[in-house]
Amino acid sequence: MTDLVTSAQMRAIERTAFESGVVTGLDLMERAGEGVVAAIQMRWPDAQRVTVLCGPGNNGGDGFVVARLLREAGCAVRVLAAAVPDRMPPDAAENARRWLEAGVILPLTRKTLNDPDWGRSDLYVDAIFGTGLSRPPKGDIASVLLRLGGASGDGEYYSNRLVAIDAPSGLCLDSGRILLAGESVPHAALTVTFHCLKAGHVLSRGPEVCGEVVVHDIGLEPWLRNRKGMNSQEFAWFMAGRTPPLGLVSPLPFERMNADARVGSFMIEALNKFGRLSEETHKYTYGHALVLTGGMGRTGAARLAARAALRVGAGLVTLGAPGGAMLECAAQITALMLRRVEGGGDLAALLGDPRITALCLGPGMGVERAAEMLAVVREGGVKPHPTVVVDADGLTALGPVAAPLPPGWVLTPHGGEFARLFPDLAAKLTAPADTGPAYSKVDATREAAARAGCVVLFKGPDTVIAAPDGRAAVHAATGARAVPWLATAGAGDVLAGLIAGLCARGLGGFEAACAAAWLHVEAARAFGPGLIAEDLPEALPGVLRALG
Ligand SMILES: NC(=O)C1=CN([C@@H]2O[C@H](COP(=O)(O)OP(=O)(O)OC[C@H]3O[C@@H](n4cnc5c(N)ncnc54)[C@H](O)[C@@H]3O)[C@@H](O)[C@H]2O)[C@@H](O)CC1
Ligand SMILES: Nc1ncnc2c1ncn2[C@@H]1O[C@H](COP(=O)(O)OP(=O)(O)O)[C@@H](O)[C@H]1O
Ligand SMILES: [K+]
Repeated sequence: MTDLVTSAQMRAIERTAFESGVVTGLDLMERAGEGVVAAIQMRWPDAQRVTVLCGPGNNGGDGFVVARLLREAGCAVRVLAAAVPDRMPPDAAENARRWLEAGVILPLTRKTLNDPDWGRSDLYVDAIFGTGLSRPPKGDIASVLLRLGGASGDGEYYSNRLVAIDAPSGLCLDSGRILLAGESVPHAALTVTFHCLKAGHVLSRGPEVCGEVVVHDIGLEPWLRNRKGMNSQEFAWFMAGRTPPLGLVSPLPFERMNADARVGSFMIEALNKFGRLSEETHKYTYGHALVLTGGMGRTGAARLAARAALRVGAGLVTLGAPGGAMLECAAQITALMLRRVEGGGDLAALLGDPRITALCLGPGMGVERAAEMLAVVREGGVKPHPTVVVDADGLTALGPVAAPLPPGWVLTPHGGEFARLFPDLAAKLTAPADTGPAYSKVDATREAAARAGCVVLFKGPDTVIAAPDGRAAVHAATGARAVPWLATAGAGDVLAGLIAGLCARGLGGFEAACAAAWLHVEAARAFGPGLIAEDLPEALPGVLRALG
């Protein structure tokens, strides 16, 4: 996993760096501006005319650095600013003054943006708001932002040449939600952020409005590691006291695993488990997953989940089917085992076998059957408890969660299921965002996990995984990893099976859910468009082989 910080955590890192005397705010702002200019020059080497839009805070300060450096590089640069230097924070004010030594500042209004005497620019740099956005922009600034977003029908024109510093203004960097009324919000071609990604870059609308995201190193990492002996997440955690770490499930978790990263250690564990397939082991070493099916004609979802559990390396996978569906299952499966699970008593008896280490409950089961089986694992006092992955009909049977569920459960809701399980949290997530930082999918998933006392994986292109102790991770299937073809019937059943399979092998629920989210998307990427859910388990061996 790689680090993902909130705006407050980023501020805490910067503040501590300043206070320790290792760097000044002006140094950091200069480095930030240099990073933006380098990224611009690499992508638009021929840009001649540039408009820089500066807000009232330090994001605006970065804009003044960019304006000065581009002017020094020979560009014709025009600066529109929301505040006079005296009303800006000290570092931003200093950079505004440096700009004024050989330039002018025009008011940041739609009229000056569209001034026919200047005409069009090759590039527009959005330095209006970054991590400090605290409320929806109003007045002139809102009007400019809506124009950049295409309120006059020219959204594509701007989005092809808009470079955002830290974020397109209006994007809440904690939630990925838009704090700007109206549909026309700025969409950048390129966003340059500093030190590490912020949660808002990968959540909700962040990926859509940021375009390509470049993380520019402003020199804080060596200081954090050498002086503090921590990575950003650990440091932010340490500073904030109670805020547990947030990780981004890395696109290359095994290659980029980081021995010091507490949140990354599960990937090492997972690798070891895959690597330890040796002659001395036998099938029970890798656990036994039980997947419950629905009745006749409704066993496909569970069979998909079971195949995924087997492919991801569970030693044994058994389908538990009612008598009427046994023949259907038997005709379709080979490597899977089959047991009759007619009612709750059959399940209780099966779970008496301590070698069953994971149970997948929900896909295709029907709500009534799922409710009966849930009652067995919920109240039956089954010992030792297998990890229970509850999906689909299992989640519907669960209904609103008001009190903690037994430990060791993993809930895997999509948006609709999440709203049924946690209606108040879903309402907060969909209510208009009128202050920053806005309530985020990470906040909602963390609250859900704390309330349910178990791991919650909240699906979507931005999948969020949270544990009851507050650990959370985002898995982003966006940007270069976008797999819109994964939104296909049955894909969720495969994900539930992957989690059950990894849990059967001994991974903890949080680690299994993170790893499964990654493997699921890698399998979809490996297969490509045209994918149907059946293809996912079959694409897994290639993905696992590539991990070494
Ligand atoms: N010295 C530093 O702390 C560094 C800061 N950096 C830049 O500084 C940015 C953060 O700076 P700030 O904390 O000053 O925050 P911003 O520059 O993002 O904006 C905050 C300012 O805008 C005002 N504001 C917020 N929402 C508003 C709204 N809707 N309408 C009108 N005004 C609004 C706030 O009151 C505040 O004055 C980062 O995004 C990054 O670009 C980088 O230069 C790295 C170094
Ligand atoms: N646009 C998307 N990009 C990437 N993954 C997606 C996208 N839409 C859905 N998914 C993933 O596809 C799966 C769909 O699961 P679910 O909604 O339960 O569907 P089903 O019940 O049909 O299997 C989830 O893992 C979800 O995260
Ligand atoms: K910005």
